[in-house]
Amino acid sequence: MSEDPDASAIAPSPSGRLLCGGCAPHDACRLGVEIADARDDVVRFEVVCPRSWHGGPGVAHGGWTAAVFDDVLSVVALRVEPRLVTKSLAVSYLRPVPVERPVQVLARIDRHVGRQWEVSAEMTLAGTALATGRAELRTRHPHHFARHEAWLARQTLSPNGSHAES
Ligand SMILES: CCCCCCCCCCCCCCCC(=O)SCCNC(=O)CCNC(=O)[C@H](O)C(C)(C)COP(=O)(O)OP(=O)(O)OC[C@H]1O[C@@H](n2cnc3c(N)ncnc32)[C@H](O)[C@@H]1OP(=O)(O)O
Repeated sequence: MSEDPDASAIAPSPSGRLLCGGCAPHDACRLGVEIADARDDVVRFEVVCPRSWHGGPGVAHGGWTAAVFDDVLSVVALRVEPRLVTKSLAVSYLRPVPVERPVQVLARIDRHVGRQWEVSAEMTLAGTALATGRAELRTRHPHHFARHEAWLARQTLSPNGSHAES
């Protein structure tokens, strides 16, 4: 790879959105997440689950809900620290989330010490909680991606398709 992978950081897209690497070329969040309001350690999001992410009839797949929490919980800290990874993510599914219906998500930084961040969020519809999420984030080490690439390069693919350290 010619570019330094560790130089990568989330920067606003041409339309001013914060987007992950997969969504940046589309200049739109494919999960349906939009920032509505941001102040201090709290960010409010408007989120609409696209029908393509439905699990049961008319309701969101749980993986969509988890991915939304991964995004919003990162965004709330990314405003302070642009180089983060998720260490753990816990989601409580309280009620089904309807597709194609705006829901609100409020995310906040609960604790930040050194490289360690604790963040939480609640997804609501008309004031009723649908799901909650909680994550531990880490500020990336300076060579996080380079270290990963070096580790991956040491893995060899055997004829049966399994990996082994070389
Ligand atoms: C319009 C509005 C739209 C809004 C909406 C858009 C949102 C637009 C923003 C999107 C934002 C998305 C944001 C998603 C954010 C994620 O989802 S990031 C992807 C998921 N997370 C990961 O891949 C992290 C994988 N895990 C790790 O790298 C490591 O476990 C952690 C988390 C760095 C460990 O951190 P730690 O607990 O502080 O421990 P640490 O001492 O650093 O490392 C422990 C051990 O882990 C291993 N390790 C750590 N780092 C590495 C590494 N880089 N390589 C290999 N091994 C490693 C080592 O074995 C290390 O032990 P040592 O060899 O150093 O002794």
